Amino acid sequence: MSALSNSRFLKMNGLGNEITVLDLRGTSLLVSAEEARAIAADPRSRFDQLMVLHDPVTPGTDAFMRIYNTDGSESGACGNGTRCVAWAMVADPVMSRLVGNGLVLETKAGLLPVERVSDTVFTVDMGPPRLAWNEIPLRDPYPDTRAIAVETRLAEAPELQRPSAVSMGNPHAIFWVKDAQAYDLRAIGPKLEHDPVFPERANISLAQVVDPGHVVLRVWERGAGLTRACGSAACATLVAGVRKGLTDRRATLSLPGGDLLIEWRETDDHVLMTGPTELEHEGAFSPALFKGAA
Ligand SMILES: N[C@H](CCC[C@H](N)C(=O)O)C(=O)O
Repeated sequence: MSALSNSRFLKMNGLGNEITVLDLRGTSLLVSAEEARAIAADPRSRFDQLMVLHDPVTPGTDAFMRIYNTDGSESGACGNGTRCVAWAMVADPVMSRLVGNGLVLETKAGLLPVERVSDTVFTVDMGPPRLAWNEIPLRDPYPDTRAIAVETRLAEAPELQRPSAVSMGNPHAIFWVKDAQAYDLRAIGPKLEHDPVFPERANISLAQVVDPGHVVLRVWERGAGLTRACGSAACATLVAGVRKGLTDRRATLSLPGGDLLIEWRETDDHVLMTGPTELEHEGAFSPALFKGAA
């Protein structure tokens, strides 16, 4: 039987990006890829990302987070999930241990200070973007990652060849398009995600600049597929837009699930993401869920 059987979880979302939060602080348990896939397969705990809280590692932080995709792979960043975790840590009667509205979360990619703006709205300091080819990572040593070249040739979209590449703690490729709705992202996303120029795969964005303060964005997520929103992709897109002279340093990113306000702060190079969270329900993992999962 899995040690996770009967563990309490929160089913949340950030702009429709489906997030399940599991608190393993005070234990030495780790979620395996098989267990993550089993949790994702149950409609009650279904997620785009599973956010797992562990005891803090770096002094001054409030928790360490491990982030799982539906396929069981792990990511270094999840903007929408980070807001959901922040809500849980300040507002959930069982998980909250904090007084005040600010906290610092940590992932394998770095520290994420979070501030509560209102009941359910949070601003996450997503840190500085990583723009060097080997930090993203890309297979080839590009001196300039504002426009790279993918190898995939799409019969249905031959123009999708020269994305911008950015890491926000996880790899993003941003294709600049006239009309983000004009593409079958479910069909082309998996091909671009696995393009050989991305050794760790990539989250794939279609970005349509409406004006310098507004971008329409659709995202195919690495390891999770088509989602209603992706916070780190919104941050990566704003950064790439500024670098290409297409957007202001502060802009609204409209995703299928709603809007995020993103700012790339000039003073310290950090990217700030502001958006909502929603609690859907809580539950406990049924032991039957983990049959066959290690
Ligand atoms: N939904 C998340 C990003 C998930 C990224 C994940 N699919 C990866 O493998 O990097 C967000 O709001 O930032």
